[in-house]
Amino acid sequence: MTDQPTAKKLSARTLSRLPQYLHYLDALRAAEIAHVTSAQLAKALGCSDALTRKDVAALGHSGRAGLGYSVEALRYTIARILGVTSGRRVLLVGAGNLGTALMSYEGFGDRGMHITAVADSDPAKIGTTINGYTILDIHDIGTDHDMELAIVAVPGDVAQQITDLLVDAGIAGILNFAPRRLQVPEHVKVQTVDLSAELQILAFHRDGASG
Ligand SMILES: NC(=O)c1ccc[n+]([C@@H]2O[C@H](COP(=O)([O-])OP(=O)(O)OC[C@H]3O[C@@H](n4cnc5c(N)ncnc54)[C@H](O)[C@@H]3O)[C@@H](O)[C@H]2O)c1
Repeated sequence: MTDQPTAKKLSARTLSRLPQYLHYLDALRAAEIAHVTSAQLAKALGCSDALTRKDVAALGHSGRAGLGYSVEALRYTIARILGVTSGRRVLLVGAGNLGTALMSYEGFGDRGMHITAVADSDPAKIGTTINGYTILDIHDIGTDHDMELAIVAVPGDVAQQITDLLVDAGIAGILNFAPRRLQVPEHVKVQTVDLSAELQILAFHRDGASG
């Protein structure tokens, strides 16, 4: 390893590929594979060998001839940049259909993410236990918590109101499932998941392929 790259120094495109690299490197590590070549990384990500080499160079790693990159070292660098070396605490807002499914998903832990609290506004749910989580009252979410990230799984018409509350509570990043474009201050990041749009893109490609 050479200098210590930070998320700010990397291009947005390289940064967007890091979770995929980490996922693949985790699988290699689980299979006790010590080295990986740029060609293998490229194949796993579905991009070119040249692009992978550029990404890895930007991460400050160089490969060893005939061996490739150290899986452990590269994985550690990426995990550190993504901030998943010790586990991020995530607040889930909305204990409905989607929220309940997310609560039972065990894969977050493997990626260094932990849903540590779940909040809702429904008096019938507050105080009850769902999938091992005691549902908190959303109105009790103040600044006295150590969560940096939140998942918004509430209806669209209250999503902005919940977002404002989360921003006031000091949440730095929001994964938004509600069908709304959320307004946030510049220091807060939002990632919106829209499964319908993803399906539409797939349908478009399929129509393009058959048309
Ligand atoms: N992005 C996607 O691909 C995708 C897929 C499925 C659902 N969704 C969206 O996710 C959201 C949740 O969907 P769902 O099926 O779980 O809905 P749901 O109605 O089952 O659950 C919504 C939950 O939010 C709670 N809630 C409502 N107002 C609240 C408030 N002010 N504060 C806190 N909690 C509040 C409700 O009590 C309920 O428990 C919706 O906006 C839906 O459109 C998105």
